[in-house]
Parts: sequence; C-alpha cells; structure tokens
Amino acid sequence: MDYVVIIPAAGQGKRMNAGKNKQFLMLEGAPLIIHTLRVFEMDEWCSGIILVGNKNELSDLKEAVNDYQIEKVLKVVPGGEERQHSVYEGLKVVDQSSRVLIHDGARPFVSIDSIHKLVIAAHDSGAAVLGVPIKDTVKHIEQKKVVKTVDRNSLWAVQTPQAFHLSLILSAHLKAAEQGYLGTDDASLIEHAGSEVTIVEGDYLNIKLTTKEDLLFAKAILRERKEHHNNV
Ligand SMILES: Nc1ccn([C@@H]2O[C@H](COP(=O)(O)OP(=O)(O)OP(=O)(O)O)[C@@H](O)[C@H]2O)c(=O)n1
Ligand SMILES: C[C@](O)(CO)[C@H](O)COP(=O)(O)O
Repeated sequence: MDYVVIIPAAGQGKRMNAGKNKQFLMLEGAPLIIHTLRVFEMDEWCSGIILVGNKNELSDLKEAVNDYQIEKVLKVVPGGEERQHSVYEGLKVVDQSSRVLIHDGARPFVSIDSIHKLVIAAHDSGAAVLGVPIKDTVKHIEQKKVVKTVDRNSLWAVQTPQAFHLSLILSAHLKAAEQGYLGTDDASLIEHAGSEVTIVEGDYLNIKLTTKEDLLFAKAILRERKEHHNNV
C-alpha cells in the first residue's frame, strides 16, 4: 500500500497574519512544515515526499528539510498562484507510484491510522478524502440575513490527505485547467470530472492552521502529546 505524498506549502499565510509564510512558524522547536513532514517520514507506507514551496523559499525549505533530517523528500518544486496550481506542479514530478496522497503543509496533526484508512479506501475507489461531521449549525446567509438553515446531517468538514490513483487525479487537474475550473480541494476536481469520491472519517485533531487562533489549539495539542509521551 505504498504511496507518494505531495505537500503543498507554497501559500502566503495571509489569514495567519504572521508577516511570513505560516509554514515557517516555530512550534515546539520546529517549523510548522517540519511537524507535517515528520508524519510522513514516520509512516512506513510513505515511499516519498514531493514538497511544493514558494519559488523564493525553496532554499529555506531545503535547509529545513536537511536540518531536521527529513530523508523521504524526493523533490522540492516551486508552486503556483493558487493551491490547485501548486498541487499540479507536484503531480507533474511524481513518477514512481500509482497512488498519490495530497496533504496540506498546514495540517501537522493527521494520524498515521487515518492515513492508512484513507489509502485502503482509495485503493478500492480510486479517490478518497478524510473528513469529519460538522458540529455547528450552518446557515445560508445573504446580506447579513439568514436565508435558511442547512440540514447538517449530510455536511462534513473535508480535510487532507486526499488519496487518488495518479492517473485519475492527473486527468482531473488537466481537465480543470483546460476549463478554467478552480476548486478549493483536489477531490472537487474529481467530482467536476464526474467521478466518485469516497469519504473516510478522520478525527477533529487534524486541523488546518489558518488563523492565529489555530496556533492556540496547535500548542495545546503538542503540549498534550509531550505530556503523554513523558508519562508513557
Ligand atoms: N498558492 C498556494 C496556496 C496554498 N498552498 C498550500 O495549500 C495549503 C492550504 O492552503 P491555506 O491553508 O489556505 O494556506 P495559505 O494559502 O498559505 O493561507 P492564506 O489563504 O491565509 O494565505 C497550505 O499548506 C498552503 O501552503 C500552496 O501550496 N500554494
Ligand atoms: C484542501 C482543504 O484543506 C480541504 O479542507 C481546504 O480546502 C484548503 O482550503 P484553503 O483555503 O486553501 O486553506
């Protein structure tokens, strides 16, 4: 069940408002991106990592990968204007695996157990995503007025990794590029191309560090893990 993982880390972290790409924010002694890379470094099913970064941050990324001894990184390539473009730049250099995972550099807390459940699901269906049922009530709002309350029983918060047969995701990206279709995740390109996507229930700890509040949760998760490790 080997796979190659593409890690898009070429964003600007605007919503984090940290004055730099959030991937380089230090958490418990290591940059955010290193926490994410370490998960795949530890996963025996991961045969390689394709890291996608800002063209002016490639040397910083390579230096961090070297300093923190992330040995599975196969290539570090420049990303594009949108997340979708960055992922495509990574897909273009994957040459050894029929199965590819795509995982946000901004999600450092995915569990290896969730990854393995996802890989198994994608082996059968060709396309699978991690997600969790939403916990809040969702309302359709227009001009600050509630239009309607959406039935949340069928609503999930979809995460990454997302797992695909390489040929399927490549053709979906190509079709989206040809049609000028822009999705906020890779599975939406598969859906746009008319193929099915399976969902696998992950866990609520697999948060995407997007705004400063998320850093509070991240530090709490890391502190809890440290305490648990010390007590084992
Ligand atoms: N052009 C882009 C945009 C985003 N990403 C990556 O896609 C992941 C999810 O994107 P997001 O959380 O939105 O990160 P940013 O785009 O950096 O954040 P913002 O939208 O606040 O600028 C991140 O790991 C980010 O680095 C990327 O590789 N290339
Ligand atoms: C891919 C993703 O993490 C799935 O929830 C999300 O769509 C990324 O959105 P962003 O605005 O690029 O962070």
